[in-house]
Amino acid sequence: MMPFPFEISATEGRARTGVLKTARGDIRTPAFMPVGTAATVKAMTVDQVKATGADIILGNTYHLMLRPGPERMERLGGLHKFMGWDKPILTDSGGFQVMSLAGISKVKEEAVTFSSHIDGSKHVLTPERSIEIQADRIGADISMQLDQCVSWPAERDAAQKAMELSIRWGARSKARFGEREHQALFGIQQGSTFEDLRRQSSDQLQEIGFDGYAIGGLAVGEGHQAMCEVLDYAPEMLPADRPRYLMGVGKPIDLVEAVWRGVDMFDCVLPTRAGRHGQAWTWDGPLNLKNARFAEDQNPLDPAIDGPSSQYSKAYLHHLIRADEILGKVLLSWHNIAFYQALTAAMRAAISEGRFEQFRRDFHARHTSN
Ligand SMILES: CCCSCc1cc(N)cc2c(=O)[nH]c(N)nc12
Repeated sequence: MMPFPFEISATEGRARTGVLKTARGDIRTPAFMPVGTAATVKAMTVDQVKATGADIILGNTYHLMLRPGPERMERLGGLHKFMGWDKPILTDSGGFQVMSLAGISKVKEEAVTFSSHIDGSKHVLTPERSIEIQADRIGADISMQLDQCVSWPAERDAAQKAMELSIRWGARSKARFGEREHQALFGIQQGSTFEDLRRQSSDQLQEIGFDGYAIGGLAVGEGHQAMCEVLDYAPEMLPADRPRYLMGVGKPIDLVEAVWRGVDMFDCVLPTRAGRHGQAWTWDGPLNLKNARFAEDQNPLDPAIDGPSSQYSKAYLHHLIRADEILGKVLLSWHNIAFYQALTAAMRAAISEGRFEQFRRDFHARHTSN
């Protein structure tokens, strides 16, 4: 019995819209999941995140296992209580962050060993420990299997070895997770840009059996075109009746093209990270508010985006970013998350009304016009 019913209410071509029903609330898909790396969506309160319409946020096992630590997190009641977020939380398993953030790290069959980027302390992460941290200490509603993601471009041999290791780790993750009524476990497809490896990965993940399936190994430097070429086949290798989550993606145009190809869930640090550095996403494309052209622009950022930033002028936001004021980081993070939620809401509506193909054409015409 799957713990989280996934009800697809409409399709248009390969695009789908629906609801993933979890114990802590419904997730409307296509969904964008703000990243709350270290128990916070940076520069935003949970009420501000909720106000954007986000149904779920992400947490990060790598960061939380280093600080405040899994056992302390459990003693404090778990991540939901700790940060005051009562809706669903998905956590990544930590392997990807070890390879991108940690100090010296080693990947062996049994485990990943690494030194903390914070204080150099030594750590061991096995598939079993990752599941224990995510599901039992943090209390994630959706946990991810431990996997190995190769960088791009990848030699076929390295991609195959990482995909095969990820399958074995997926089986160990599932064995440790077991069957749970109110929590879910997602598997992760690997295989880099090799179609046959992704097919093997998908088939073997389904033999193990997961509550949802992620497309890993993308947004690692391959660029939009190469990513779309993989998405021309990868999503439909995964079960149609379960959620498909594209990890680490992406720019607004990436989300539109991935939804067109059958993806349901997304996460990316871009809206908050770019916001902190002065980039604002709008229906007409990105604006770099550091640019002097905004110094006396009295117009709001994007009146169509509901949120506090639409009450301020571009000139004021330009000033705040140039002055490196905290309020600038807060307002632009909030604006960008609100934009991503408006984008996914618009895609849900377009698919429901059978006009997503036109929406996609209009978005391309308008969004890149800037
Ligand atoms: C909080 C961040 C979640 S997504 C991180 C991420 C991002 C990208 N781009 C790829 C992967 C991947 O292949 N595997 C895993 N576990 N995570 C990935």
